Amino acid sequence: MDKLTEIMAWKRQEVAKRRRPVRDEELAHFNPSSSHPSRFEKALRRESGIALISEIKRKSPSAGAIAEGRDAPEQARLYYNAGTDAISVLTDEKYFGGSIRDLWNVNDLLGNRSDSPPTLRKDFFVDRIQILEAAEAGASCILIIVRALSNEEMSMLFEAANLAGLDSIFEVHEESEVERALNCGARIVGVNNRDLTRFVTDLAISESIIPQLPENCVAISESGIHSIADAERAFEAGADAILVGEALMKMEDPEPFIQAIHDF
Ligand SMILES: O=P(O)(O)OC[C@@H](O)[C@@H](O)c1c[nH]c2ccccc12
Repeated sequence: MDKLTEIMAWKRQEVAKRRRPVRDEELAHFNPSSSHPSRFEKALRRESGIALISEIKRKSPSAGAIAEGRDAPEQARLYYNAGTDAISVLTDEKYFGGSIRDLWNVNDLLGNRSDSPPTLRKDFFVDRIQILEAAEAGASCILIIVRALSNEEMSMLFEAANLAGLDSIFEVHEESEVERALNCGARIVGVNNRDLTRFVTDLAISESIIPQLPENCVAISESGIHSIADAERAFEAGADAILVGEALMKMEDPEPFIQAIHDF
């Protein structure tokens, strides 16, 4: 069994324990204005240069230990002070060492001000309950991993996120997945440079897929960005934003990197 299949099987079991029918009103409660685009999409649409989503990630199946024991709000404070556009918080416990508590704590620190960076709940979504939890914890965006879900599941998750006023990043790795994402109504597409089944990372994936995305779609290049030169490559490929985890977690001070990206 490949790693993504293993993680999804585990996630379905884990979520099954707290699964319950989630009513539309429970989700809509978080979306009094039904405004679009939401905070997250807005943060990624910079007038010039490229936007940065900085990720809080303690470990991963591909990298092993990255920064175990790191305090999530402490890390968020570093990102915020350095001027990141958005923050991704990994909430999967078993494989990534995160938790939904991290997301609560990070959003408590950031407050819900219009000038603070919005947050993404980074997890393997399979059920509406996870979207309700994301909204409760203050997130502005969720993740829909196209290759791990059926079209019906993607639609179910997207509809629930829309009800709650949350944006959805549709994550793709192959061309055939782009069409499925767009057919579902994707406005934000994250191109994962890492193959989650084999853990091979290649920025050429962004270079081949991003130019194929429609103009009105927000394009994110995700994973394997370790240097300013890598970020420049994603920018040249047409990315509106990049998502960086490991490299930022390993920097003692991420500010010079974050500022250099904003100088593009
Ligand atoms: O640490 P990196 O190589 O900068 O990657 C960040 C992010 O793209 C990666 O964590 C990620 C992309 N898609 C995911 C889906 C689930 C878990 C994690 C991910």
